[in-house]
Amino acid sequence: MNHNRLRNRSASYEILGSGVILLKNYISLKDQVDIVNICQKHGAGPGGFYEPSHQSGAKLRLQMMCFGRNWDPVTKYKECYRSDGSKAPSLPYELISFAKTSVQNAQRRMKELPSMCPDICIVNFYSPVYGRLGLHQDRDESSDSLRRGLPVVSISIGDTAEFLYGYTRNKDKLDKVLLQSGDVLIFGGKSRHIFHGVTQVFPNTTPLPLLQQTALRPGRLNLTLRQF
Ligand SMILES: O=C(O)CCC(=O)C(=O)O
Ligand SMILES: [Fe+2]
Repeated sequence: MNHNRLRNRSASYEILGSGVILLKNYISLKDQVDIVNICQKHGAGPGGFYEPSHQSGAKLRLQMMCFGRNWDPVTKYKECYRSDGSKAPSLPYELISFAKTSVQNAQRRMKELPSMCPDICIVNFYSPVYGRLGLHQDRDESSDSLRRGLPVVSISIGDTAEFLYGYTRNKDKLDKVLLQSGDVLIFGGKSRHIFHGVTQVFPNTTPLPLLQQTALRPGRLNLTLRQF
């Protein structure tokens, strides 16, 4: 992957709040293909995609896998092994370098964003229409990482999602933004604890060249890289 600057000619950025920046159309097609292939390679093996459940037993409406360190909705980061005995595969260096560079590029537009070196990544796959993720905060990383506001780098690939975010749990007061294939959303600093969720995944919105060059199933792939 070669991603040293905002290289896509049609790339742009949008500041959504202090510490929240959306890099639109940031990921080249080649890098999107590479990321899909990385997820597929590891996703089919031990520690690969599965359907996590809440404490209540209800399934989340997505498939998930982790790199670097296991996270699940019940044990958070506490259990190193999943209930099937598997461990998270190590975080591929391409993803580490991609996330670090994305933050560096974002810092040119947003000085208050802290740097970070990711060591964990949660990968979600959402089916179109059915897939979603309830409103939550990402607050299971180390207290040091959270206190310093080290950013979460969120990569979107495949179908477009409606993403809800803001500083309150009150859904009526939240903002909405569409996350499309190739977008990178970064939230850190003062906004590391924003509430966020995925309300909808729109079917048949994956760019055609991505479908032609990968075996991506219909749906949306999201990777969130974090520093534990
Ligand atoms: O799919 C997304 O855009 C968000 C994922 C997310 O918030 C998470 O995995 O914590
Ligand atoms: Fe999250």
